Amino acid sequence: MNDATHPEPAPLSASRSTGLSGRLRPPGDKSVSHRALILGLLCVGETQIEGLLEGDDVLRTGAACRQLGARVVRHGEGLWTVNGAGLGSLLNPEEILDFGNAGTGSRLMMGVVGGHAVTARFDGDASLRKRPMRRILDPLQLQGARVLEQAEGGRCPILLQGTAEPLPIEYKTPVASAQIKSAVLLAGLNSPGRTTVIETEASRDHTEKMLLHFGAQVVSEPFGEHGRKITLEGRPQLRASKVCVPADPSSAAFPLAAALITEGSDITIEGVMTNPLRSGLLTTLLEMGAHIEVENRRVEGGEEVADIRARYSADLRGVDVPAARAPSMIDEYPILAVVAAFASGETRMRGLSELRVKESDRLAAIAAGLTANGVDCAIEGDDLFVRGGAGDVKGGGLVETHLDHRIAMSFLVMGLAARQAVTVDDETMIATSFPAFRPLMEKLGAKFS
Ligand SMILES: O=C(O)C1=C[C@@H](OP(=O)(O)O)[C@@H](O)[C@H](O)C1
Ligand SMILES: C=C(OP(=O)(O)O)C(=O)O
Repeated sequence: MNDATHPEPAPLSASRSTGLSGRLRPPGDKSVSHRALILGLLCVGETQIEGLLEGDDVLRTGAACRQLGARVVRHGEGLWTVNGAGLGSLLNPEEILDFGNAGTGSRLMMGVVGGHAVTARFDGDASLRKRPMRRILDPLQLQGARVLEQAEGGRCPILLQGTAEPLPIEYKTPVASAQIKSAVLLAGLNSPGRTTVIETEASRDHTEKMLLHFGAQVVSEPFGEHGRKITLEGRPQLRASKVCVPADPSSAAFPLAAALITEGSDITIEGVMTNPLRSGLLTTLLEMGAHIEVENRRVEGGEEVADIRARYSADLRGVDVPAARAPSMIDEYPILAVVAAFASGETRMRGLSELRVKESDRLAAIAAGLTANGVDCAIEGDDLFVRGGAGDVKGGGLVETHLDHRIAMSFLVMGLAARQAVTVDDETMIATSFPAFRPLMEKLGAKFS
């Protein structure tokens, strides 16, 4: 895929709104959705998925599963079945596996391909082609896969030849990354031995949970102060299972933040996953003095979920966000920076080097967007400092989104509470993770044009 296959960029503006109200359920979690399809591919029999995120990133993982031999069928909104090819029995894909904008889908599937006797070409859009893949290819090569072709610096397009007999390895991830951990574990699934991944900072654990759910043997132990050691027994008898996908906390973050900064708001977001490894934003917002209540905590589909009530919070204050919290709120820094712009005092967000290698260089994109809207901010090393306007943000800026859905949604949320409308240069990428963002926000009372 290249830029020519993207829809024409479509600018969108958000203008000052008041009193957001109502209830909404955000779409299914993106991380869980990718993994449900992939585990479905790897077992024999029918996996049923309820609440699948039908965003472009996930649909591309579904398409790749088909190319590798699964029957993937949509039965209704969010209702899908996967009849898998089975572990060790994947087909050679006839076409390029085009992952569009999706880092997670492409990297996890590299793990799957790396551990099977198939050869696949991975590619994506201009954003995906910039993202570092060496971090995935390095461990896969240790497991026995071969990189036949790659663009400069280990980037897509990549031609990857997997191995029928992945070597059992112990691998320490160089950065806290669930994508690296998951790729190694998924390749290790087809190994005759045991695969161990050590991470010194715990990253989201959806792969481990999903593997357990499908019948694999996975043990996760604490490692050091914040880390984990995960051990997987290879070649398990996977059984097709039912997966209920909880609402995505990374998507919930946008209406949540909008309610906090928009005068007179009171909304409830239903069924949001509250997995502690995804909850750094909630912790931070509560420290900032946000009026948030976490209600009706329960377990759904093996994940903790809750309803989150968020009300306008006139008295938000800046906080110091430690680097150790980064893995649990990694995708939420753009929207946190927007909330910080409305707080009083300075918010310091530390240890954000990984933000530079997301769909865009998010550190630079956030700073540029804040500056374009009159917000005082600075990048120092890997830290971002935002000096808030105590409820008053000028707005009026045009924000460059660089093919990044989270930059687009974050600055549209800013526009709902800034003095002047905020415009993003392209809203089309929002469809990768939250296709119904605009109508759901409009139902709450948000003004877009
Ligand atoms: O495993 C996953 O589902 C994800 C892991 C994170 O990336 P890293 O593994 O690069 O930290 C996150 O940013 C991404 O949106 C989803
Ligand atoms: C980083 C993200 O996704 P991915 O890595 O899957 O492209 C994201 O959704 O914010």
